[in-house]
Amino acid sequence: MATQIIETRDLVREYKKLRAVDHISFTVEPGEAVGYIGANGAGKSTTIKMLTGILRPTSGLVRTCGRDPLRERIALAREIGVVFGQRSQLWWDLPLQESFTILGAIHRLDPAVARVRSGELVDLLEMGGFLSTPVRQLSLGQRMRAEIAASLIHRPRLLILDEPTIGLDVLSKQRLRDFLGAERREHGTTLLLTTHDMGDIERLCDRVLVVDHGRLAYDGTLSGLAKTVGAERVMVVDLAPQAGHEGVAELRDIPGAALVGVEGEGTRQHLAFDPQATSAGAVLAAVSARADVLDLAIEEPDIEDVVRRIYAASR
Ligand SMILES: Nc1ncnc2c1ncn2[C@@H]1O[C@H](COP(=O)(O)OP(=O)(O)OP(=O)(O)O)[C@@H](O)[C@H]1O
Repeated sequence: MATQIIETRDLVREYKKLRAVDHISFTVEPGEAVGYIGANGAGKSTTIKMLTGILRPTSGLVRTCGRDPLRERIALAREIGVVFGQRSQLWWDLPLQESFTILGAIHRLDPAVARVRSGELVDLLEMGGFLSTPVRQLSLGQRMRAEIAASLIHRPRLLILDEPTIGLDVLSKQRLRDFLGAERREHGTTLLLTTHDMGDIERLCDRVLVVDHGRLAYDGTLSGLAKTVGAERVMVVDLAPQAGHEGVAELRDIPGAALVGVEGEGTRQHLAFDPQATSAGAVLAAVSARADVLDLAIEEPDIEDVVRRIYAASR
């Protein structure tokens, strides 16, 4: 239907003998925020390139904003914004502000309208301090904000982001996620993003698509995904050596937790547990009864691991 922002049906792309995208079918409705995830080489970039008209599908159907991305690439460019972490859309040697002005002209925006919009983005993304800095001198975090602003100048209906928070510090990540969430709420912008960071998905997306070896392995909510694979957390505990011993005995029989790693004669141990079945508090209590806990950290499920499990389950 024309109201869908993205539609793919039996989409296939082959590179010589390799089928990088293998009969992928999904739709995205206006205003949705969708995480498109999968291990390295799963086929994410290839899909995005077909959605944006950079690559020709081998077979199948793809529609973005109701358009054929290859045939209507220019018209489509006015309706979508795309941020590829590795590739810049800014003019490297010019002060940042000039990139915004040029992009406004490329999108044939009225100069006054473009000025208002770029001013708004400069405020929201706190870019005032480096507008006159040449792009190549910007820090990674500054440049990522600038790339996102550049992709939103023309108020696209769909924003496609490839690894938007990669390499950013915690605070920059949080700011960017807040901004993208607000952009979606206030303007109804549809988001499609690839990421290896579970936090991006948790904070931004209400739906996740998992691709593995070119096939769609899961389409649903993040909590559903974690349930499907029983995603584990890992508690890492640092323990005081026991009196009269070099180290600490291995914690092999903690209820609801499995010992998955031991370092330094047992002074650091890794315990995996399913948060649906056991609480972190219960695991800690059982560990504390056995040893003196000096420090602890809880590791979130690793997206690559979740994806590997999904694939194993789908075979
Ligand atoms: N131009 C190309 N020629 C040949 N093979 C390619 C080409 N581009 C990608 N591939 C292969 O297609 C498969 C899918 O690649 P793709 O870049 O879509 O994966 P991805 O999920 O985006 O991975 P990453 O997270 O590493 O970016 C991989 O096996 C890759 O090696």
